[in-house]
Amino acid sequence: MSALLITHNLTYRIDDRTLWEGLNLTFSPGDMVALTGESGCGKTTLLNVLGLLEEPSSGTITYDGQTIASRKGRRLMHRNVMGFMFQNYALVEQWTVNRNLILALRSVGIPSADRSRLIRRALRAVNLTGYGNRPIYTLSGGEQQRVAIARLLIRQSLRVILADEPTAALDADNRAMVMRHLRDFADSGAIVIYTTHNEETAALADRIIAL
Ligand SMILES: Nc1ncnc2c1ncn2[C@@H]1O[C@H](COP(=O)(O)OP(=O)(O)OP(=O)(O)O)[C@@H](O)[C@H]1O
Repeated sequence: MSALLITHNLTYRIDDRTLWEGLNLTFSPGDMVALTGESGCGKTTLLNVLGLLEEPSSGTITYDGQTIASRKGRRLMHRNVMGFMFQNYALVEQWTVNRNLILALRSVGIPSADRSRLIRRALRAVNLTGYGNRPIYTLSGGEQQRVAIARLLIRQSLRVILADEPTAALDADNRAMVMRHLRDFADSGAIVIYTTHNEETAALADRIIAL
């Protein structure tokens, strides 16, 4: 499969420190790729740059042959193409699980008639049936991580999934479940890129990029 997401000579510097330089990476539909390296080497920063959330110091990124330079272009990519799983989950703590998921569905224009069905299905898929009315702050870290996966599952158009330490707070069973969902995304043709410190989790990727 030909490459869809490509980095061209990507470099990132903070003050006088170079985190990474001259990265020429290619990602094709169906790729599942792990980013590894010691703490502070710039894995999260690379994920943010690939996700068009941060600008590199130099170099460019193309998606489907296009450089996404405008704010509108980035907004469309974030709305239709890219899904994130951040280390802090980026959930609204005071809101219920359902309300957090409704927000995600509304932001991508899913009609309200379809929302409850999609939410029920996604919560079932991450073993959180019955959690819909619980405020996020009452959930454990691992449960919140699974809500973050459910939020990706309900957005079916995603072509690029960027996940920062997606299994960090999970026990072995839930780690396997989350990685299975990420593999399903890749099997359905998405590019999945995730950071990890865990060697077993890294070994589940098709390719490891060691920074
Ligand atoms: N806005 C910023 N200002 C200053 N330093 C920053 C900024 N963002 C990141 N850094 C530094 O850049 C380095 C890389 O951070 P990053 O979070 O990408 O590393 P990481 O490899 O993901 O680390 P970890 O494995 O610990 O999560 C760190 O030393 C961090 O302190």
